[in-house]
Amino acid sequence: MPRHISLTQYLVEQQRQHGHIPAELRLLIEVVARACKRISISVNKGALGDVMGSADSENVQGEIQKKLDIIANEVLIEANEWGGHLAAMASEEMEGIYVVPNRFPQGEYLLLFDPLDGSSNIDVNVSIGTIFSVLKKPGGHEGVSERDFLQPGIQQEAAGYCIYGPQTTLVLTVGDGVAMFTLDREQGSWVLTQEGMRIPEDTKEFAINMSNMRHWAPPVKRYVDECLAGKTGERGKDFNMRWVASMVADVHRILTRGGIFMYPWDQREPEKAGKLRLMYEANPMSFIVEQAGGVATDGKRRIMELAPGKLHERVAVFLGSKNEVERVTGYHHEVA
Ligand SMILES: O=P(O)(O)OC[C@H]1O[C@](O)(COP(=O)(O)O)[C@@H](O)[C@@H]1O
Ligand SMILES: [Mg+2]
Ligand SMILES: [Mg+2]
Repeated sequence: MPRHISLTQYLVEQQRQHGHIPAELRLLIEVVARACKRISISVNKGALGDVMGSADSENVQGEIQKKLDIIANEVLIEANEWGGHLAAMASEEMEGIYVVPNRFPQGEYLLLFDPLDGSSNIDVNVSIGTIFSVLKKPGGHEGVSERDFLQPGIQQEAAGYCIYGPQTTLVLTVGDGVAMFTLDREQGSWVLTQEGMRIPEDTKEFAINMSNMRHWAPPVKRYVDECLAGKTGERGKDFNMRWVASMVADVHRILTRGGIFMYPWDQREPEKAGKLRLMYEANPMSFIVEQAGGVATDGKRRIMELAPGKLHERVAVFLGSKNEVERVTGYHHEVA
């Protein structure tokens, strides 16, 4: 039976028991959670709230922005510049970093986010989410620059995501396991509904966009071919497939019942390492997955150890159930 305590109570408890959550970090997480609550309200309003459809703008990656991409980005910036105890923020929707103006309370943390993940699912009423990652500004100098953000994922102080689905759920790690909170709309509070989440080491379910199959590299093709061969093939068991096309929803399923999620490099844009973004998609999700006993690699290396070269860097992603991620990673090493 989960202990139905609030997010604040949970964080205070963690702070007391383990002493590794400074009060500023706790407040920052609470502000992000509050912003997610506001985004959730906009998501739920749908067509009644003028939040559907595209805006007339493109983001730094050249993608058409949806109205909700912009709304979610603004909500996160506004909430966190006031109460986040931050030095700066970075977002999928902004080319450069956003330095918190000095009329607001200043702090030592850096916040990165994908304000709205799964934008293609907004207008079709399928689960979408917000992903975030917290780093500490390296000491020793005044001011803050983009270079301060370029830290490997192992340096993350906290990471989480919020999924706006049939329930609104916040999943969080501060480096001591993974906890899940469900939004109680009547009370307006986040209630702990699961702690110590664990991803089963084995799985019979994979997630990949199969329409890209002809563009994949041989190790990915080999792995998926073996899954498809089922009982009669090498693996000797039948696999199921799921692909929501919102990373948050696919990762949430894997956290709940196991599975492997793959967004590999492919030949369509060979100069790009992958489609997903290292700093605000892959790193936070890898932190959560590892804290739940899973594994996350780019096909060869642990994602959290990659040294980022730029803010909007892309990366190939294989994450989820340990034995499956290790298998497909092994296939990449065999051809190297
Ligand atoms: O349409 P595709 O290529 O399968 O893309 C799905 C992937 O793209 C993403 O939607 C990218 O996220 P954004 O909506 O934040 O751009 C991932 O969530 C998801 O895994
Ligand atoms: Mg995304
Ligand atoms: Mg996004």
